Amino acid sequence: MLKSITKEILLHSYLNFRLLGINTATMSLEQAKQVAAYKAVDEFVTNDCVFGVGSGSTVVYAVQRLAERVETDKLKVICIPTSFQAKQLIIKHKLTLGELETNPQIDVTIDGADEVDSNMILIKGGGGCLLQEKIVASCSKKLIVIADYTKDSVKLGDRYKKGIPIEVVPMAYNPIKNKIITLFGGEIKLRSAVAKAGPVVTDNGNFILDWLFPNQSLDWQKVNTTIKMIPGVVETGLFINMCQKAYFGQPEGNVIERSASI
Ligand SMILES: O=C[C@H](O)[C@H](O)[C@H](O)COP(=O)(O)O
Repeated sequence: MLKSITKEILLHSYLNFRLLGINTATMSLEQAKQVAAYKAVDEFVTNDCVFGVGSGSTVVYAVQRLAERVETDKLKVICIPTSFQAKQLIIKHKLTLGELETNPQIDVTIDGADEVDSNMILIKGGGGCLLQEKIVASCSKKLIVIADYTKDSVKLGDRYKKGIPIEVVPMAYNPIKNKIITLFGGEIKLRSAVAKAGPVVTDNGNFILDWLFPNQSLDWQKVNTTIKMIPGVVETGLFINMCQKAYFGQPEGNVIERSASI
């Protein structure tokens, strides 16, 4: 019985891939991102909606799918970006660009994540875009995460080993670093740029600290509030009680869904 259900799921996934033009023989991480992104867009984007566009490599597929749907289904969608990258994607695909000033309420935001734990707590900001992402998510009726299977964790830190990104005002990075270590322990790295000497500078002109937290059983709500109270901290990459649903693309091509119990 179980065998035939599994077989049916695989066949269904295979047929979906063929329809999406995905080669099932070479399912890669990128394709796992793509199936999750396409599914989320197909389920959540409707005509006349205000849509929050997340940041990162998985979101590229969501915008691709959105552009296809806008074209074929003649959908009217206003897109609110969460970063410079997201804005460029919206422009590239000739979608309608909006802003929070004129569209303060967003129907649904689809965004990536660096890790999602079993309580739907997210680590975000691996690409340095956490501040605008959190603002846009906070203005959204729904935040939907799209990710490949490597982001699906039980506890934060199970799979994402780079720590929790924290966006800080540049002049305060060193005292903030010391304060977090005194409060909670662990190790903190000022994120360095790759094609530039010195630190990463965010879309908002700030620095990013990556906090390698000392244990996985911390009270994340408390940690988030405490860190946010340190002067000079702009935002943390901990997204708590914000995400309603996550889609994880699998190596076999199916998509596993997880919903929040809130
Ligand atoms: O700062 C970047 C964002 O939080 C991304 O959404 C997150 O890093 C996931 O990105 P990707 O889809 O590239 O793994």
